[in-house]
Amino acid sequence: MTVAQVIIDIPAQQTNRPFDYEIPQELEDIAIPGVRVLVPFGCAGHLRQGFIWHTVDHSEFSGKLKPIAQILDLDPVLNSEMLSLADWLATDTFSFLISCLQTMLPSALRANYQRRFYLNTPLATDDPLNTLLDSDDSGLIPDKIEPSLLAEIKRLERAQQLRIEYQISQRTKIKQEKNYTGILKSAEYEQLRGHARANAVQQIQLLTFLSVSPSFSGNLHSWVTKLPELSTATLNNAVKKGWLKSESVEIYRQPESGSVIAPKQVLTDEQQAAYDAIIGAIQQKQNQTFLLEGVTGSGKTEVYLDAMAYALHLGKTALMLVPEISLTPQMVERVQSRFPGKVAVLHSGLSVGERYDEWRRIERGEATVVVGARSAAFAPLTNIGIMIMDEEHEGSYKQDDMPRYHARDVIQKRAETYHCPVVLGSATPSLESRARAQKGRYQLLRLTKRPNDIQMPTVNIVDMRQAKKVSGKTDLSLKLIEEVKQRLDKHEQSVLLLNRRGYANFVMCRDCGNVIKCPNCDISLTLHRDIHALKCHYCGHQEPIPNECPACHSHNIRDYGAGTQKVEQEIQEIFPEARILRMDVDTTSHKGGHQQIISKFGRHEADILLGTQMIAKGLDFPDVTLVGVINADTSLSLPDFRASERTFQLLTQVSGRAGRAEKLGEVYIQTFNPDNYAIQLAARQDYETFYQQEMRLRHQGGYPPYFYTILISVNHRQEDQAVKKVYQIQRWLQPQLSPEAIVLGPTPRMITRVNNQYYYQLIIKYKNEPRLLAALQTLIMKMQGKSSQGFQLRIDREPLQFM
Ligand SMILES: Nc1ncnc2c1ncn2[C@@H]1O[C@H](COP(=O)(O)OP(=O)(O)OP(=O)(O)O)[C@@H](O)[C@H]1O
Ligand SMILES: [Zn+2]
Ligand SMILES: [Zn+2]
Repeated sequence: MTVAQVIIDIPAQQTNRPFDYEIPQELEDIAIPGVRVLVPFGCAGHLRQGFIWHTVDHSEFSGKLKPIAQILDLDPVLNSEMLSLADWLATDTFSFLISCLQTMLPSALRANYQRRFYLNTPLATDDPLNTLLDSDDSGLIPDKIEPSLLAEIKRLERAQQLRIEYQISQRTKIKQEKNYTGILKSAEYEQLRGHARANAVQQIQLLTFLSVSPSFSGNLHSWVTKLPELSTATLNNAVKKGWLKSESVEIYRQPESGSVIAPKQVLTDEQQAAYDAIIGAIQQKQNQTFLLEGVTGSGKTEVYLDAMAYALHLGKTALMLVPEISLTPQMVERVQSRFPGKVAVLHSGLSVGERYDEWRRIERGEATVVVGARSAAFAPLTNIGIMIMDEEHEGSYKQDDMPRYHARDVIQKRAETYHCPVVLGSATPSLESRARAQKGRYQLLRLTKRPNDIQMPTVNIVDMRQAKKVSGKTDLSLKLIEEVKQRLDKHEQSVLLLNRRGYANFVMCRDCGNVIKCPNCDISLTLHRDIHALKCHYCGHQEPIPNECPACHSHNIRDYGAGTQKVEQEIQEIFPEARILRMDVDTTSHKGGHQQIISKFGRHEADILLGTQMIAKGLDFPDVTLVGVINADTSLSLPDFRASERTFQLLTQVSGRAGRAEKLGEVYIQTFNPDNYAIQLAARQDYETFYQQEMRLRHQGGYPPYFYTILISVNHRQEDQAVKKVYQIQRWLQPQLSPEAIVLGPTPRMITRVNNQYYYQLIIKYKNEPRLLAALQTLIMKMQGKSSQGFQLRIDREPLQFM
């Protein structure tokens, strides 16, 4: 007897292990690892979905095994690489195996769907599958199907006599179109043309064309490019007359693509050196990670494209991750025009069906280049030659929900399997990555200039403590407004950033710029309106909201922040004639909203683009000569040790949008903290100095990358229960750690109550704790077994958010 070990589709601790099922004999060929099945589960014996994890010869289970009820896939949806990746991911991120397996699949495969088979060659008359045919060449595979019929389908599939498709729903049915092909000889077409009626103009045109290109083949569109007046009726008529044959072929729901062709550039010396290093690793099959640190506009993308082309040239595939927000049509077109027909794009703007089509094109090897956001790290590519992560410092590469993976870790893990290089690129690398490059774990490649002698923009700091403001407008300095006016006069474009990160979460003095900080930590206190207090989220310190500034005694002390809509109105009042586009969560919430705004701005249909941090990336428009940052300080005062790093990154990225072509770019940064090092160094676009300085502070404060961090959070409906539990965890965990490990907290989470659940947390900072991971696994078992009592535990390794 063969036994399938199945992971059941219930994300819970009790079911987080394989369960044994008997494989019926006829299905031995089909029931293999990576295939989804339905199995009876629990005392009621209800059918549940699951994945076959392993197959073994006999079971340790003493009772009688239940058989697998149904097989859902005729081919595994996850191959052995993906299965072991899931295994690693589950351990690495403290997640349920089933959550990892599900994460790797397009959501279409989680939805309701039907399976159909499509015949490539007609069935033999006595084939049992004839009973399933419901059209000339296809049939539905019922959920409850005789194992013998299933085995027959599989046999014919192996012999390539049929193929199997999943149909997600009515809407995402496989799209078919007709292909028309000439089948007669040139002379025969010529003869037919001689006999055609003189007024059958289209027929005559068709036959004339066929007598020259008798075996032409293509869909309606390709025929029409040859014969512009040709109609479907004429083509179908020609089929009836036996001049052409037609067949139905599947078309993929290709996301829209444009036609701008980006010419391949001649690389600069710096680009060439980076390219040579990377392709050397591809060729030598080295599993090396490169950090490509290149100033904004230095041509990093150009290096990626060339390196991918090299991998393809060796017959391998390539993966490129970009942040969701940078996945603009501009970006996608740039890749598609380099690799026509080979690119699959995976992003959240696709419909379930589109995403599934792209996934299948990759799986079948039809798309050999994949561009996508975070979850594209799981693209079912094989034979990977290179994996790239652009803007590697971006927080969106880390998933917030289980599995809490970082896409960087995933591609590095996959690169081990494929012995291929990973390229992490950024103008402002995360400190973690830059530090690894310093230690030699990554190889550092640098691009210090823009190509073609294009200058970096000049950056000016506007000291808002002294600046003259536009009357009645607290957030706009006269200087910035003057600059915008000049651009309007010259018919150039301006980008204005309203930094909303940490909006209204902290308290600042409007006269001296002082931000209220924790006495014990180098971190600003967070405003909690509900309890009228300021709190530190690292050590738990709490104090009342002050009436006056402790530094200058001014009463002009308030929480800080301004809405995009308000600023838009203000600017519109100042420049009634200006065309303003606003980009924030409100204007981009509908599908494609973000891209519409960007394209509109790109066509110069607006003079000013005002937006939140989402405007900081990916824009590459020649008419943008001014970038204004309305409030640089908001992100600086976040209660997070990465506040300076995020501010530096944001200011550098947004500054990099200016003057990318011939016209020189200028940047104005409005700030209440003009002497702050992150702002100063961002103004000089000096990443290296920022890195050195920030590393010193991290060292002093004992923060990453000098320490690893783990966030443990518990929540419960009753606040006192959550508090009790978090202290209990702390008491239990502390003795298992070495004296070098630091446990911060317990503290309440910034938004302590969500959905009537109270959240409390601990942060562990450590360097080398051999027992920690095992202890946390034990903790999970203890907390999520039968005795969970309404508690939920969350363990987040290397969290990007501590709030
Ligand atoms: N070697 C080159 N010669 C001429 N132009 C180039 C070269 N490399 C890149 N460019 C052009 O310079 C501009 C910036 O390049 P690219 O977008 O690749 O930079 P980047 O470093 O990825 O930018 P960012 O990180 O700021 O988005 C593009 O318009 C690109 O076509
Ligand atoms: Zn003050
Ligand atoms: Zn503190």
